[in-house]
Amino acid sequence: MAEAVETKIEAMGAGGDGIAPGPLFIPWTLPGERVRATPGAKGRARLEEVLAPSPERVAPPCVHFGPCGGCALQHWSLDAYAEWKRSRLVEALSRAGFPDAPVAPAFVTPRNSRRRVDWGLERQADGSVAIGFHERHGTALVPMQECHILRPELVALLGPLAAALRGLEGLRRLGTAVVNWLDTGADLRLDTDGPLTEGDRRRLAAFAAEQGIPRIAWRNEVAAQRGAVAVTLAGVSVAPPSGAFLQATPEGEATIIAAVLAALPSKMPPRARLADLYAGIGTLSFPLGSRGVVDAFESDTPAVEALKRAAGGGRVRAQRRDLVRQPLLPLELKPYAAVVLDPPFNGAVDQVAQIARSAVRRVIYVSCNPAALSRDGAALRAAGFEVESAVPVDQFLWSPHLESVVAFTR
Ligand SMILES: C[S@@+](CC[C@H](N)C(=O)[O-])C[C@H]1O[C@@H](n2cnc3c(N)ncnc32)[C@H](O)[C@@H]1O
Repeated sequence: MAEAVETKIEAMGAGGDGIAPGPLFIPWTLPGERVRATPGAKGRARLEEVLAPSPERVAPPCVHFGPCGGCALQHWSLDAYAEWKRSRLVEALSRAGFPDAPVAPAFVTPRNSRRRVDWGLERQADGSVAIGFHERHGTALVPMQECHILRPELVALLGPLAAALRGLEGLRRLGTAVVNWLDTGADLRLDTDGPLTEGDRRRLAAFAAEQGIPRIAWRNEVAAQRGAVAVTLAGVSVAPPSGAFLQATPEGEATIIAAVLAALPSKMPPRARLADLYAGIGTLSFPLGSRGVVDAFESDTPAVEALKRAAGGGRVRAQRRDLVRQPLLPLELKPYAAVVLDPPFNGAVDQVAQIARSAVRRVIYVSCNPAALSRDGAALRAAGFEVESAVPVDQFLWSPHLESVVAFTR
């Protein structure tokens, strides 16, 4: 093990660790701080002591801050943190060739607003089940007792869920629990390292009844169902598949929708055609339906089916399509007044290549990864697009993640 060194943090890294010369990545530090740290593997260092704290340092509110991988930046004042999030979008667009892009202030999601959680489950030596997030740069589970980012209803579920899982034979050692908080309450999807027994199904049904949970799924099967599930998207009630992608917070979702709608052409005939690519269950398709006729494309069959059922033959039409294998081609893109795309983490390299070759003049890109946005933005830049507006959306409070809505026009 190397000796501890004294060093100065020069910048905040994209992963939420302070960067000292070397480079050394040191967690729980802030730009400008003098610290003592012990260098380890892969350029990471263990923080030993903050010698000269930044004036922007604040007391983290959560007892788990540090070991828990859910948050990296609770120790930073919210204003400085929000400015750093904004600067990440400025840098991403600058790398794409737009150094002067008009980037709005970051929207920061409030505490206790996250409605979707993906917990790890781990059976302990005494048979109890620990529930929590994994540590930041490792695999160990940090059992959760409190959480300042999740909705209180999700935190309140921890104790009862742990008690119910204790008797679950299908959970031998490890599993996961994804919970979406819907209009109808918790929607729980379990995955475990063993199969469910008949007794497990009875236990889950009893837990659903006791907690008023309408549906519990195990992998892709419904394990217990007591009633309908529903979430309202732009006034439309959708019955999502279990574990469906939802924007992480209602406030973040509202900000993304407002930015997408604001980026549409100001004058559009009411039957203008709009494309919503990577549509999920229609979070953006239904709001877009108020401005035009929407073709929604998505590869996940249960999500497409849910979207189709909710759309009911109105102004939103959904199609299953894998946009990596089969991106929309220039001829197919031709009718659209605007193309909205909200791809997964890796971005949309193949689809953007087709957009670049098409006659499309307006692209509204919703991104959850500044690096992918940078790469895809550079392809749009090469095809003559400029950035008309850019809104950073911090849906994952105190994490290094950043979402954004960027309008490209040519
Ligand atoms: C970031 S989510 C956005 C969903 C939706 N726009 C929303 O706001 O809720 C990305 C979506 O892309 C879908 N997806 C992933 N790979 C895809 C592919 N190759 N082709 C089409 N859709 C894909 C996922 O299933 C997911 O629904």
